[in-house]
Amino acid sequence: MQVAIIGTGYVGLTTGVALAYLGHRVVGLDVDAAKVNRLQRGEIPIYEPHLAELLQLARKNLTFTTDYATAIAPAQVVFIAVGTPALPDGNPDLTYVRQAAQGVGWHLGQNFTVIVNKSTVPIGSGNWVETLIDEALKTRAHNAPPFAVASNPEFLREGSALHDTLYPDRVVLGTQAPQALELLHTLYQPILEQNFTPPSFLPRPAGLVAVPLITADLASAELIKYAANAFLALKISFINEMAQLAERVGADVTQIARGIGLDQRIGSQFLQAGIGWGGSCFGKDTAALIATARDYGLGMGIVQASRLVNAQQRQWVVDKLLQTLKILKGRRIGLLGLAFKPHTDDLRDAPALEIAQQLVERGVGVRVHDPVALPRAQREWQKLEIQYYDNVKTLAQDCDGLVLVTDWPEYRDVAWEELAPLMRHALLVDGRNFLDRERLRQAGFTYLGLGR
Ligand SMILES: NC(=O)C1=CN([C@@H]2O[C@H](COP(=O)(O)OP(=O)(O)OC[C@H]3O[C@@H](n4cnc5c(N)ncnc54)[C@H](O)[C@@H]3O)[C@@H](O)[C@H]2O)C=CC1
Ligand SMILES: O=C(O)[C@H]1O[C@H](OP(=O)(O)OP(=O)(O)OC[C@H]2O[C@@H](n3ccc(=O)[nH]c3=O)[C@H](O)[C@@H]2O)[C@H](O)[C@@H](O)[C@@H]1O
Repeated sequence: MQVAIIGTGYVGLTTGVALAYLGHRVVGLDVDAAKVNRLQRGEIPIYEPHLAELLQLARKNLTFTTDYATAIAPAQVVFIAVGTPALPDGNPDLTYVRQAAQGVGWHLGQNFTVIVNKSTVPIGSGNWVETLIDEALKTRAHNAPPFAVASNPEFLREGSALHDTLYPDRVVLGTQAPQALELLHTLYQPILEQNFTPPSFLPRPAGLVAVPLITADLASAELIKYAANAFLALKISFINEMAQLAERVGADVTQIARGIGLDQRIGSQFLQAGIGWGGSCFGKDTAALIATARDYGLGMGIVQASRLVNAQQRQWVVDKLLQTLKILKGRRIGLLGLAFKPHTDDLRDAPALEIAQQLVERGVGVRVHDPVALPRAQREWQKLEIQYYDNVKTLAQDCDGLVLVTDWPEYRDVAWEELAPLMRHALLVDGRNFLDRERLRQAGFTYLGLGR
């Protein structure tokens, strides 16, 4: 099938590369000319495992452009995958979705096209997207072509984006137009039926034979996305609240997580207590859900509480440093990990930034390390007075403490025994309860977890 994807960010690029690998002809469309130039040269502008390799395999089916006419006119399916960042009042900024919808309306071809909203947008957005396309079509000279708008929320996680796209837990399609449903069913058939040959570097999970398809009305599909993110966010906040109590009563939250997670009704994922969630979506989407509910007179107390707990977790790390070192001014602290989670260089709402800002404000000399996100941090955090290190050992020299902020697997392999003697205070705050506590203690560290 002929597919256009508007927006070549984390979601658009991953979707485009995956669909091209599955045999569809895909055009990636973006207003960022520099990004499109790099993609045309086969370069990936973000760090996402296996994306470059899959792009190479899919290249014959994949082109990139900044030109709406080239991408939209021949497409049978058009995805809108542009950003929807949060506004100060919690509502998402829908400017880019509006621009994309208008661009679609001005350039639709004459055959039936389904426009699929993959951006995370408030409930009811499918309807105004349809109106915008209709209005743009009216400005054109010839007869308006037939089209339908559908919602297809995205559930991929950064760091495992391609895995999540090729092997999703479910596909959700929100539309009541049979022709749209038929086209999208054909588009997703290889994923739904799992009948494609997996790339060698992304093997199919054992036992996966088919992916469930959920068909829903537009509003339900849009709400499914927000409900999923809010639930995941509150699962993390729940275990973080337990961590706060566990610490006070002398219990270990990692044991609590295991003890409740093996109950299949609860499930063991998203129960890793620590400095809480960051990233471009949980904060933005919980705020948007609350803003939408406010319009309907609902308070969303549970979602509100999960945001409150999350904010406290970042502060907890700074409090621990203060309690142990007594004075923070003039200290030297090293942060291990800057990205909001491992296997990405994404710094949007990264807890590391807030922790670094707080420490700098208190007169701490802050040193930072990250396996992949350093160059991006140097570009994006220019105003912050911190020192960047590409070597953990050099960073630790003469430090008063280290904070593990991102649970990159390589931090498990650090030669901690060699680091402790180099530091002024061999103190480690494990913000993800991730490292081997006994090993750190044997290496001479004062190890502090969160809630254990
Ligand atoms: N990042 C993630 O892990 C996930 C994101 N989402 C949602 O997907 C949407 C996109 O998110 P990301 O991919 O992270 O955003 P992003 O910021 O990485 O990429 C958005 C892209 O859209 C382009 N763009 C903006 N306006 C445009 C226009 N009028 N025409 C063409 N291109 C335009 C930008 O230049 C940028 O390259 C958001 O609504 C987000 O909430 C959903 C699931 C996962
Ligand atoms: O809408 C989105 O953008 C996406 O948001 C999340 O994906 P993502 O933010 O990429 O990453 P997650 O793996 O969910 O992690 C989010 C944050 O929660 C933190 N986290 C995660 C799990 C956990 O147990 N504890 C915990 O603190 C991570 O460190 C990270 O900061 C969802 O998991 C995706 O399903 C969704 O598509």
